[in-house]
Amino acid sequence: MTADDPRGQGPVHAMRRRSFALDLTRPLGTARGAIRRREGFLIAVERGSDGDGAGSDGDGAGSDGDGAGSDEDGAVGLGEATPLPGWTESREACAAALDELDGRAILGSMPDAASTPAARHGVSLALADAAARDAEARLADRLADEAGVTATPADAVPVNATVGDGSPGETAAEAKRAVDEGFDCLKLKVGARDVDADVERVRAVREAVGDAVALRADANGAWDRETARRALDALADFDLAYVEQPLPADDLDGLAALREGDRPGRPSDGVPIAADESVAGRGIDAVLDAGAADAVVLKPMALGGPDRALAVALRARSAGVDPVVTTTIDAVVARTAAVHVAAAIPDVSPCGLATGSLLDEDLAPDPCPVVDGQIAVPTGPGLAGGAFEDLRRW
Ligand SMILES: O=C(O)CCC(=O)c1ccccc1C(=O)O
Ligand SMILES: [Mg+2]
Repeated sequence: MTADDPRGQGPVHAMRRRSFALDLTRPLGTARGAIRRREGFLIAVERGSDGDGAGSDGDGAGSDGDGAGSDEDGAVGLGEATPLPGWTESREACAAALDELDGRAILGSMPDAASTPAARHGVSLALADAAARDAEARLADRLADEAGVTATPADAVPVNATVGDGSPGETAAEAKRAVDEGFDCLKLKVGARDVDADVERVRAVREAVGDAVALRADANGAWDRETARRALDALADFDLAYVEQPLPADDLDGLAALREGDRPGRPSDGVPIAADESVAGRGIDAVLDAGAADAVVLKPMALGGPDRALAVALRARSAGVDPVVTTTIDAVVARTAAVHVAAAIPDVSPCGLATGSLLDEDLAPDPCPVVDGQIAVPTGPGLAGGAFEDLRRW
């Protein structure tokens, strides 16, 4: 405990936030409805610097910062809290959780990850970015260090294209466009129409892109057990890498049974199964204990932050389950953070991080665009070196 660390919870950072709203270029059709717009909060933190420390008068760190400050100031860290109801708390609950901090961010007293994961994501990312910048390290290196990963984070991560619901013709055309852009892994949203119609869509895509492209399908929990069994049997012809969340989040036993297919006791005989909503809703331990998945889809925004998402990924990996990192169609700050999370996972599978192009506008130019189905990890320090200067300065 020091003057800067009044309760032994880490330094007090002054925290500011501003809200934003971004439209998608066109709605992303899913089995749980279309995503049209993303609203959230940009967060900036800066270590208190009033001489003898923020702890001296209780709210010193909460007062408005005085601009650039002196040499002893810590770096300004940037975070993003972009709630997606159904996956995280509501925008109102996120705002309330951030308000409760009263202009102060402290590592040891973060918003609750279970009830307000987006708020925790925003604050924990801002603190991690500040710490990484102070250490002149990439965020990926900092996250890996803190999580005890000994392998050096990757310089680039493979990503999948995200293809929403549409007619077979529209879906195949979009898939073909993605492959022409260099993607070799595509994730198709299914479950918004009946199984026969989805099978025709997947058939049309497979015919359009050929056998060398990895295909995933994401049902977002749309099917019951009988429909899911029928869908998996029909989709077995198309060599899918996995079907994501074929059953509702809570049906872990149903997911485990789907993995066993027609040969109980022999998991992974048929189409592999990925869990997404189940991880956010029931937690990684329940998913692993139930034997519910071959892969898990991890959204830092829904799991309470980059640090927590990486911890969940490593836990899955150690249980022999493949982790995949995705966004909740976040703005550029959280998307970039998710790239660092993915980079910190050794030999990560293609991730659902190519979602920037779904947005009609963004908070800043993208420091890590998709090139040839890959995203190069920004070299730092922190999130992306000088890339977000304007966002840190408002
Ligand atoms: O994984 C991807 O390709 C993109 C992310 C994605 O699909 C998604 C985006 C927002 C909300 C839910 C989901 C999902 O994976 O179900
Ligand atoms: Mg999903």
